[in-house]
Amino acid sequence: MPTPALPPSVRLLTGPGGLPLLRVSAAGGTGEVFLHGAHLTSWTPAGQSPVLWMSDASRFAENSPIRGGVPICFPWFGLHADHPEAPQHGFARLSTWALTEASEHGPASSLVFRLSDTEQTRASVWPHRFEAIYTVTIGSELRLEFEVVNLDTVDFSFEAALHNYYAIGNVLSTRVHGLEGHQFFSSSASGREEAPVQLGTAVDRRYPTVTTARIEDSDNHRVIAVASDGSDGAVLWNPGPDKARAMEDFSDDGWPQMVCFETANIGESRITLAPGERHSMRATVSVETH
Ligand SMILES: O=P(O)(O)OC[C@H]1O[C@@H](O)[C@H](O)[C@@H](O)[C@@H]1O
Repeated sequence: MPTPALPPSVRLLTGPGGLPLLRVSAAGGTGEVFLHGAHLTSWTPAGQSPVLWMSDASRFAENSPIRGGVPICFPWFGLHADHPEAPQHGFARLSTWALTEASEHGPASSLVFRLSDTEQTRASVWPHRFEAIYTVTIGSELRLEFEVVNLDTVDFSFEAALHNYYAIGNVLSTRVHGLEGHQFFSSSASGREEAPVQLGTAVDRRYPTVTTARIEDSDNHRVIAVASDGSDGAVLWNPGPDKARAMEDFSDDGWPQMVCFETANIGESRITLAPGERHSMRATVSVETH
C-alpha cells in the first residue's frame, strides 16, 4: 500500500532490524511508531523525559514482538484458551500494519494504521474477516484509539489490550492509585485492593472494573495519568527480577524502571460484534510534574 502524504512533523525512516518506522516531531511531543505491530516505542511530551519504557534487549524482527512501548494485544489476550500453541497476545503485534493517514493539528500529530484479515489470519485460530483501525495522536498528551469492525458474515468475539509499558524512576518509590476498592484476579490470588498499590516485586493482576489509574513516580517527580474508555478492565504487570532474567528480550536490570498498566477488554469483558458492527477502545495518557 502506498504511503499517504506526510505532514512536516512526520518522517518515514528505517529503524533497527530494517523495520520501517514513523518519527513524529510535533510541538507538543515526539514519538516513534513501527509499522510492525503498529507498535509505539516512544512518547516524550515537550520538556519531559520519555514516558514509555523500552527494553534494551528488545528484538526488532518481523517474527517477534517488540518489548516495551505499546504492544497491541488482539484478537486474544495471553495464551489462547483452546490453542496454547498460538502466539501469546494474538497476531496484531506480529503483523505489519498499513499507514493510511498522517495529519497535523496544532501541537499534535496523528497517525492512522490499519490491519485487515489476510490468508494467514483466516487460516489462524481466529479466522474472521475484520478491519482494525488504530489512531495514535502524539502531542503533550498521548491518545490511542483502537477500533475493530466486523466485516464477516457471522458474529465474532475478540479480546484486546493496549499493553502500555511506562518508564518510572524506581518501582520501590512508585505507587499506583485508582485500583483501591477494586477486585483483582491473578494466577495465585484474588481479592480486593485496600490501598494504592506499592510496586516492588512481581505483579500480574487483572482488574475487571478499573479504567483509570494514576502512577505516582516519585523519583521523577511526576504522575502518569491514564484514562480509558470503551474498556471495562485493566491489567497491572511487572515481571520482577526472576521472570525478567528468564525473558531473553527483557533487559535483566530493567524491571525496576517499568510498570505496565494495560487498557483491556479481556475474559468476560471480551467484545462480541455482529456483522457490520464496530467497537472502539481508547486510552489517554498525560503527565503532571511537581
Ligand atoms: O511476554 P509477553 O507475551 O509480551 O507477555 C508479557 C505479560 O503480559 C501481561 O499482560 C500478562 O498479564 C503477563 O502474564 C505476561 O507475562
